Amino acid sequence: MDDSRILELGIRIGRNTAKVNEYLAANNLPQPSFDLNAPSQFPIPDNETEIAAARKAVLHDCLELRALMFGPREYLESFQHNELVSQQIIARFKLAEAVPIGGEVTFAELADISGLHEIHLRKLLRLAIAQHIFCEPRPGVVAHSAASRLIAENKMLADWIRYSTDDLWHAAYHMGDALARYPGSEEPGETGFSLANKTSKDMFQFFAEKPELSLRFAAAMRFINGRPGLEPERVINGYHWDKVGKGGIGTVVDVGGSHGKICIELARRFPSLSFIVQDLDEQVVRDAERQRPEEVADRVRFMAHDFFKEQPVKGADVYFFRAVLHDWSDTYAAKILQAHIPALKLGAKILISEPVVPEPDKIPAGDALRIRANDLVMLELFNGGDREMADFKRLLEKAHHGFQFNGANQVPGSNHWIIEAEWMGE
Ligand SMILES: C[S@@+](CC[C@H](N)C(=O)[O-])C[C@H]1O[C@@H](n2cnc3c(N)ncnc32)[C@H](O)[C@@H]1O
Repeated sequence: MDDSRILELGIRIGRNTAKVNEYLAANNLPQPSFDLNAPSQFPIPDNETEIAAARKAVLHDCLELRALMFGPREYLESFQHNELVSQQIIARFKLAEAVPIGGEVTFAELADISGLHEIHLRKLLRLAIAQHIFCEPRPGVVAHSAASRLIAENKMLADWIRYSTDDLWHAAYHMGDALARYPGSEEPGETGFSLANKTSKDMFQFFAEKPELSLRFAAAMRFINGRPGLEPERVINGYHWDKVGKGGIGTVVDVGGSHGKICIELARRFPSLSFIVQDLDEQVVRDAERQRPEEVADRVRFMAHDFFKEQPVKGADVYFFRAVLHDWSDTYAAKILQAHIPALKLGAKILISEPVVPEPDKIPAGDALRIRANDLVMLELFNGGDREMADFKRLLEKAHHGFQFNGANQVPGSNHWIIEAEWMGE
């Protein structure tokens, strides 16, 4: 009995759940729920690290306990290939927007609005309801849960779901074919994504010709930048931006910066820094420019630029790459860095902000699933992937011996790191 893992997990889950519960009660915070008006995010502030750790432990331990309670055979059978299909249909047929917040519709009415056959709609929504997305207060009647309400009210989240259940899902499905057809390929046009879309272009080039898809991707990126751990605030606190440039005056180029959210927040905080946000797609760049707050308009500029071509902004203090290099295999990531060399002054900094994969024996057990699954996204899409720290050092050396690795810090509360390299000259 003493060495029972399931008992150990059960006791720990109970203890940590009690900790979280006491915190909620002591702070008059609502109980977790999927009811219509429940908070959309678990209400633990950043500085409550102990409570946040207790919550994380519950989530991890529940997964392990569940797997052990299944046993190997039922565990394998418990994976459902249909798990995402309800979200795909909800996003594609805009079902969340079609249900009034706080009101009700019948399956028949929703079928009329969406153009789906009533019987199909009912099957799909009942799967969603079993996943806490929508509820069925009386048989045949649909209403919002907190989760479906979020999809209705947060367009960026809806765009993320559409991207994830459409583009990512198709790319993942075709990855096996791509690996068989192009073994060991580093080419961004020889992937699950390219086979799924019958193209030899990389995803971004492909999207650039389809404005609806590229704007949707940019919205999905905006959404990701609001996820816990990835908010602009983390990057601001994760680097000594006050030391950028001379006498506090400096220029930062956000390469592949899309929406420019990080630079907008940095500009608010550091009035003597100027920013240039670059991205491939003219549409995305202009859309981001339109959404730029007026108060930073003179210090945050947007520019269309292909980062495989020579960097046109010469002599900046920092070239910032956030969630960019992990998209690309070493061959292409090195090309991106090399395209910057003609623009670099001595001492210019290359900042890379993205996940660093811990060495296999250092990955916390509860994080392995997320880390490994995220890594595969870039393989499915571009033949890229997340790197370990040694891989970053190798990449910098491969790009040019003039890039000196200065060190790296994990951004507090985030899986992103900020890696600093410095240009030491040819
Ligand atoms: C994963 S997103 C990251 C966006 C942003 N840095 C962030 O953290 O949210 C990668 C970005 O690289 C841009 N990109 C891809 N290929 C590019 C190219 N050849 N030149 C410039 N930008 C490119 C994409 O449009 C996209 O905005």
